[in-house]
Amino acid sequence: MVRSTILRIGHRHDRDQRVTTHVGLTGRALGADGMYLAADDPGVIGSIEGVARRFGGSFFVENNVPWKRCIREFRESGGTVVHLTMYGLRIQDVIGEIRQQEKVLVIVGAEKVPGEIYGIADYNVAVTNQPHSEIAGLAVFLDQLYEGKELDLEFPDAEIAVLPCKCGKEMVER
Ligand SMILES: C[S@@+](CC[C@H](N)C(=O)[O-])C[C@H]1O[C@@H](n2cnc3c(N)ncnc32)[C@H](O)[C@@H]1O
Repeated sequence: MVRSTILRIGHRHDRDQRVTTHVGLTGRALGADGMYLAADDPGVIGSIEGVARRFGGSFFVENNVPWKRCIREFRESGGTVVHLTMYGLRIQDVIGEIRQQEKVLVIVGAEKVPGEIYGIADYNVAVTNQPHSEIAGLAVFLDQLYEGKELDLEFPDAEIAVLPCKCGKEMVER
C-alpha cells in the first residue's frame, strides 16, 4: 500500500499552531507515517508527539526541516511529491495514478506557498477547485488515497484507547 508523509510549509509561529497541530493529528489518524514541519515550533511538535505516545502507533514529527532539501531527499529516495492546492488537477482524475506510487510526500501550505512548489511537485492536486482548509484537504486526500481502509487502522502500544460508545465516553488504560 502507498505510504504517505506530510510536509507542512508556511507555518507562522503565533497564528498557525492550532491548525498545524491538527494537520499532524489528522495525518496520523488517517494513515500518514509522519510530518515534516518546515518551521521552528517545538510546541507543536510536542503536542503531536504527546498524542502519538498516548494513543499509540509510530507517527513521527520533525521540527525545522528545510523544505527544499526535504523534497529533494524524498524524491531521491524514490518518492512522489504531491502538493495540495485549490489550483491543481481534480483529485478524482489523478488519485488512481497516485495510489500506484510507493510513497508520497503530501505538501500542505498555510497562507501562501512559494510559487516554486507548483513547478517542483509531481502532482498539484485539488480537493475541489474551491478555497477551504489544509486540514480538510489533507483528510479528503488521505481518505481517497486509502479508499476508506484507513478507518480500520490499529495503533499499537497505546497507553489509552477509546471504546466506541453509543452515548458518553469510554476509555481504557493499558
Ligand atoms: C488557507 S489555504 C491557502 C490559500 C492560498 N490562497 C493558496 O495559495 O492556496 C492553506 C492550504 O490549504 C490547502 N487547500 C486549500 N484549499 C484547497 C483545495 N481546494 N484543494 C486542496 N488543498 C487546498 C492548500 O494546501 C493550501 O496551501
